Parts: sequence; structure tokens; C-alpha cells
Amino acid sequence: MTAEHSHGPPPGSASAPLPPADVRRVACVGAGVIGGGWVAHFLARGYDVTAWDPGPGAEEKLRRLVEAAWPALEQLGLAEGASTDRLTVTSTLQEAVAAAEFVQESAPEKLELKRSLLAELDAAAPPGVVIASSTSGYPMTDMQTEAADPGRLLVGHPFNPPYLIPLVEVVGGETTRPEAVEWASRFYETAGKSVITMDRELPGFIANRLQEALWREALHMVANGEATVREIDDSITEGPGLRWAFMGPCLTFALAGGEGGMAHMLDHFGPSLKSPWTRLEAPELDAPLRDAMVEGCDEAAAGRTIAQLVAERDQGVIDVLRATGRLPRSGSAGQTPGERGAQAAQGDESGEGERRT
Ligand SMILES: NC(=O)C1=CN([C@@H]2O[C@H](COP(=O)(O)OP(=O)(O)OC[C@H]3O[C@@H](n4cnc5c(N)ncnc54)[C@H](O)[C@@H]3O)[C@@H](O)[C@H]2O)C=CC1
Ligand SMILES: C[N+](C)(C)CC(=O)CC(=O)[O-]
Repeated sequence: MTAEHSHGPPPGSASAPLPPADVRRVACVGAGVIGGGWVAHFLARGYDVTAWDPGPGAEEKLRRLVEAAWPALEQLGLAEGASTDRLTVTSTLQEAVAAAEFVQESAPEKLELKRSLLAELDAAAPPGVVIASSTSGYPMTDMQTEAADPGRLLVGHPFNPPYLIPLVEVVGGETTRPEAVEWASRFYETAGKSVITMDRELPGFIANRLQEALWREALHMVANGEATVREIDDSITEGPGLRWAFMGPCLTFALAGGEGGMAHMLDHFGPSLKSPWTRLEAPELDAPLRDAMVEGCDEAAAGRTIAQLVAERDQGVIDVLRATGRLPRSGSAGQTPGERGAQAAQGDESGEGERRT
């Protein structure tokens, strides 16, 4: 614990957190699919991690998740000293965050729960320590209403699994301090993530807004019997998904215009935007659609268990990262948080080195 933390100003005032590269202790609150994934990520990057989750059997589930993720993380390259032994599961939220230098909240996606939990975390965490929510869609403005110091609360939206997918979308709410947003972006970069820092709140942020459009159309097609789950998945993995791993949809479509690039692509295909391809209202998620999706996914899984699919996905993501030159630079992945701090002190605070080869 730094002097800053133990003798900081009272909660509610703006106290400066540690420099991002000096952070050693991270708390993860809520340790399901995403919280557990964050725990695995931070452990692999050499942090000391405390976790708290009130769910039945939460510690056992969390340790199982971390163990299942570890082989993939070993392939990526662990930071020196990284160990699953550096995980402490606490029996109270207060213990989990008492000495934390950064807090990642990953509790269920329920607005009232998030509001009161974030207020509780704000009351328990050392002053100034930044608290990020993994929410996949709530604006922080709606979640920070009950906290005494809402200025340190922000969204750090990850992608599943957070230990393999680099992106985090960082955005504050109306009362978040801009310095907290800046701090969190630097911290995530130091911790090996790829960050998009948003300057305004958008429903679903950027990536979920895009994913949601695709997902809505997929549900329409299943609901109407127009395509099966397998056809929908194959249409992406055998089609556009191959390009999207290394070139986004805009630049990809610019190539659809040939030598004329995006200008020709828009002149040629732009008018078809008005074609009735999309159904912008979300379909009713009724029982028949739910059953069709569940049955379709069972069929697509073809007998593979969730654990097998997770291992298959993890290997697939690693293969893609490797093939597109995005495994952490050798040496960088093996750095401890302390070494990264030293590097930052020497002037490389970009975090770029941890993110790209
Ligand atoms: N599952 C996904 O693909 C993604 C989820 N997220 C977000 O991450 C957050 C967590 O979602 P998942 O991990 O999928 O859910 P989950 O259901 O797998 O895990 C939630 C965990 O929170 C625990 N919990 C329940 N009440 C709690 C409380 N009061 N305080 C702390 N923990 C509590 C539960 O015991 C459970 O282990 C949500 O905000 C979600 O929107 C973000 C990106 C992707
Ligand atoms: C399904 N989801 C909306 C919770 C997904 C995300 O938020 C991000 C992801 O992992 O794709």
C-alpha cells in the first residue's frame, strides 16, 4: 500500500492513483465468465490478484476457469513470476479491495445491482483507485449515481475471453473525471490490452453496437426459418470473419471498390443500402426462438462440451493472433509489472510494446 493510499484525501475528493505502470495489486469483483477471465489475464501478466464473488462455489469455479485458461496463457508467454498462486479469493468485498490499486467489476448485468455494488466498491476501495465496470452496455452515467466519488468510476468493456481478446473499450460517465479515463487507458495498455478510449457514451459502445446489428439479423433469420444456426455461423467463419481478424469492415469494403477504393464502392453499392436487407427492430425473443437457438447451437457443437469448445476457441484465437503477428513481443510478455514500470519511467509509456509485435 502506498502512502498515497493510506493517507489519501477523504472519499469523494479527487486523489491521484498510482502511475499505471506501478500497479501491482488488482481486485476483481464478480468472478464468473468475464471476472474469471480478467483474473486469468492479470495473473498471467504478473499481478497479485484478489477476487470476491458471493455466488455458491465461486472460488472453485474461478480456480477451474483459471486452470483451464493457463495453457493458452503459457503459449502467449507469462510475465516473469506470474503464478496462479498469486490469486487470493476473499470472503468479503471489503477485503478484496482494501489494498487494491485497480478494481475491475464483473457482476451480473443488472442495473440496480451495478449501481449499489459500484457505490459499495467506491466506499471500500482506497481513495483515488480507479474502478472499472465490465458492463456490456450500461452507460456509466446510469451506474455511478449512488457513489460518493463517481469521478473514479468508468467502463472497461472487455471481450470474451479477456485473457485472449486484446480489446477493451474505455469510457467514462457524465461525472467521471477525464484523468480517470486517461489513467485506465494507460493502465490497460500496460497490462497488455489494446484500448479504444471513447470520448462519449454510446449505447453498446462501438463493438457491441456492431455485433448487436449482426446478432439481431441472425435472430431474425432463425425466427423466420430463413437460415440455420450452422449456416449463420459458417457464413461468418468461412466468409467475412476471415478478413475481420486483421482488416476491419470499412477497409475491407474499400477493397470491394477495386482500384476505385471506397469512393467507387459507395457509388456502386451505396444505393443498395436502401434495399430491404435489414430488419432494424429486434425480434421478439420468445420461447420458440430461444429453443431454436439453443437446439441450433447444440447441433453446431456436435457433441463437444462447453469446456472442449472453450479450449478450441482459445487455441483458435492464439493461432489467429500468431498468424497475424499479434502475439506479445518476446521479452515483453515476460515482463513483470515492475519491469514494465521501469520501462515506462524510461519514457516508453505507450504500452505499445506489450500489445504488438
Ligand atoms: N459474458 C460475456 O461474453 C461478457 C460479459 N460482459 C459483462 O461482464 C459482466 C459479468 O458477466 P458474466 O461474467 O458473463 O456473468 P456471469 O454470470 O458469468 O458472472 C457473474 C458473476 O457475478 C457474481 N455475482 C452475483 N452477484 C454479485 C454481486 N453482488 N457482486 C459481485 N459479484 C456478484 C455471480 O456469482 C457470478 O459468478 C456483465 O456486466 C456483462 O455484461 C462483458 C463482456 C463480455
Ligand atoms: C454477449 N455480450 C454482449 C455480453 C458480448 C460482449 O459484451 C462482448 C463480447 O465478448 O463479444
